[in-house]
Amino acid sequence: MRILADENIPLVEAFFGGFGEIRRMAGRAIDHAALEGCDALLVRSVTQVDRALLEGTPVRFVGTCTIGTDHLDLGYLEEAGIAWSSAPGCNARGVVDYVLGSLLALSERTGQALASRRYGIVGAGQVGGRLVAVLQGLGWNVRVCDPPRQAREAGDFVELSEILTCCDVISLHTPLTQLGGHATYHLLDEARLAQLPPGAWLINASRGAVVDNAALRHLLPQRPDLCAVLDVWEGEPEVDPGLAALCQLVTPHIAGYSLEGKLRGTAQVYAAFCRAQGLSPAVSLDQLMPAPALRGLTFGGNVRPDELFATLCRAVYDPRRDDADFRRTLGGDPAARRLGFDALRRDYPVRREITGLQVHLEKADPRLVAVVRALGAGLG
Ligand SMILES: NC(=O)C1=CN([C@@H]2O[C@H](COP(=O)(O)OP(=O)(O)OC[C@H]3O[C@@H](n4cnc5c(N)ncnc54)[C@H](O)[C@@H]3O)[C@@H](O)[C@H]2O)C=CC1
Ligand SMILES: O=C(O)C(=O)[C@H](O)COP(=O)(O)O
Repeated sequence: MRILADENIPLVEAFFGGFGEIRRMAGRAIDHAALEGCDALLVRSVTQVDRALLEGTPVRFVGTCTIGTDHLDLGYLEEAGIAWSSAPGCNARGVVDYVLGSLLALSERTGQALASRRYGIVGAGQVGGRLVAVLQGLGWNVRVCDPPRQAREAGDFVELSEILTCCDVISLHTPLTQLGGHATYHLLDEARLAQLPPGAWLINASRGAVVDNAALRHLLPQRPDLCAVLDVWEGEPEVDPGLAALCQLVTPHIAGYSLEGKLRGTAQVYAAFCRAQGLSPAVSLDQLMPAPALRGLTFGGNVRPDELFATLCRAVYDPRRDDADFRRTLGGDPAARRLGFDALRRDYPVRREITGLQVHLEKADPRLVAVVRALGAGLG
């Protein structure tokens, strides 16, 4: 068997090596010719997988080691009888950690206390659902908008218009969809962006085109009260440097880039590949996941809950580092910017998840215990 894999998918050799020959390529360079003689294709979000890529090739399995599937033409894959898999939820926690780190940075810059803000989460699946659980666990005011879920299940959901008019922090966690009653392409268009309340913070770590980037660029100079955090961009790796300059935090689509998230992505696609082959998985992620460098933190009884929250979040991740690295790439010409975007993602430093931390509290103050539990860290 021959497998072609994006060069940025970790542990492909460890998981798939037993199946045959593995060839690696840059994801954006994978084309029809590269798939000659290939039985399986493993991609990330940068490879468009459609009829033009696959028709006439021997590929029978496509795995994307990502949550998002907007780069896959699922209709074509089904029609062609090609088995496929994504990696649902694999890096959801990484995105949550990214949002928490962004909130901390904005809180410091604006002087707004996080506990007094009203949060609106748009899309409450693997990412948004985990984020809602953390924010509610912290006792913060959270509203949730998820019309597809609202149509299927009972729950406390609100309309997008309520989020846009009543929340101080709006965080987007929908897939990018073009069709249907709940399509998210330009979900935040010019008219909806104009509804954002004074001093609102807008975070987009879903897909770039969920927000109309041109409309946001037009709006921000007129609304200096707004704070925008963008991890994803319409047309990436092309990024509008003018829009980036108007945002508080900008990053090159790395919100979900925790080490755990990436390795889980490979492991989940491996499990799906084994199912498609009718085989039992022989390799386990537990054997391959490295121990984190930082495992535990001890806090005295005099730590404040907000201090504990900030210290735990920042112990694993501070998006201001990624923001600074990214801004340094935005001064060049478009070709240099595209290379910079991809280089930052390819060479991304190891980042671990908050849930891997063990916290020791010298005094089991219930307010402190609640923070640790909300963040999902271990208490020891
Ligand atoms: N920036 C990054 O690094 C990452 C970005 N993502 C993006 O985040 C998206 C969400 O990820 P998950 O939560 O894991 O997906 P999910 O499929 O578990 O949840 C998405 C939720 O959005 C809801 N939704 C769909 N249309 C909606 C609409 N019009 N309004 C409000 N809610 C709507 C769905 O009902 C669902 O509950 C992914 O599709 C992907 O594009 C995911 C991982 C990393
Ligand atoms: O999982 C997703 O969906 C994502 O957006 C990924 O975190 C993005 O990673 P790449 O596939 O773009 O490396």
